[in-house]
Amino acid sequence: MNSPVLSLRGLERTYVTEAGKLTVLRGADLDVYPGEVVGLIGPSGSGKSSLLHAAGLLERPDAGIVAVDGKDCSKLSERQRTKVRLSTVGFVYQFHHLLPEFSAAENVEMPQMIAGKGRGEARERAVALLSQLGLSARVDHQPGQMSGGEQQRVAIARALANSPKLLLADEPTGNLDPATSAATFQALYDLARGQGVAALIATHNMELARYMDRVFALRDGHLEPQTF
Ligand SMILES: Nc1ncnc2c1ncn2[C@@H]1O[C@H](COP(=O)(O)OP(=O)(O)OP(=O)(O)O)[C@@H](O)[C@H]1O
Repeated sequence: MNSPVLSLRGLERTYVTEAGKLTVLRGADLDVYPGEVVGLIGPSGSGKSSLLHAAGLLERPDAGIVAVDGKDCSKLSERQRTKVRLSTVGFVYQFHHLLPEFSAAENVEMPQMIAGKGRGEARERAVALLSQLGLSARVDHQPGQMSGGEQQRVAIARALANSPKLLLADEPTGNLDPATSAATFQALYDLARGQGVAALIATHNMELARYMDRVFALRDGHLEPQTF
């Protein structure tokens, strides 16, 4: 069997605020393998974003191990963690955060050029990804000229532009109407599966969760496998 792209072991996270301590992760364990789309569900405030931030090396848990692509990142420096993140992880958020003055293709070219690719190669990959997401007629449009679902597809293409092994998505369709949400999720699912990416997707949408390969619920800081 393949090795997991993401392994979480015994993740713990407590926030200390003026109002007191709030523990959101109490020993969360998870493995996500190449080519599978895993859902993360749980009530608002249960810690889904906190878990994604730890998995994506944006924040450090208080305890536990985050291994990305077989590498235990817990003891790496911030600089080393940033390097792993940029080379291995793609993110999609609820809001697309596209650069409004750039076209769809340019938004997808940007992270590739930052990673050192030439303009031609970056453009070719951007057009290919956008076409796979059904946006070949929107390549040179700016985000403001596109619908919410189209904008979110561009954000998905941008997240996959540098061929990450791990895709983390936090409510990627949370801002869309039900039909657009379903279509956008399907596009994300097909592309992630097709590219062999390990995807972890937080969602409140139980209809979409049913289509994922495996689903875990965050309850009391632990991850519990769900069956439908
Ligand atoms: N930086 C922080 N400082 C203090 N508390 C925080 C911080 N980040 C998150 N929290 C709190 O931790 C809890 C879990 O937040 P988190 O965003 O991880 O939950 P979530 O399951 O993603 O919620 P939602 O579904 O509403 O997005 C919430 O009660 C939140 O207010």
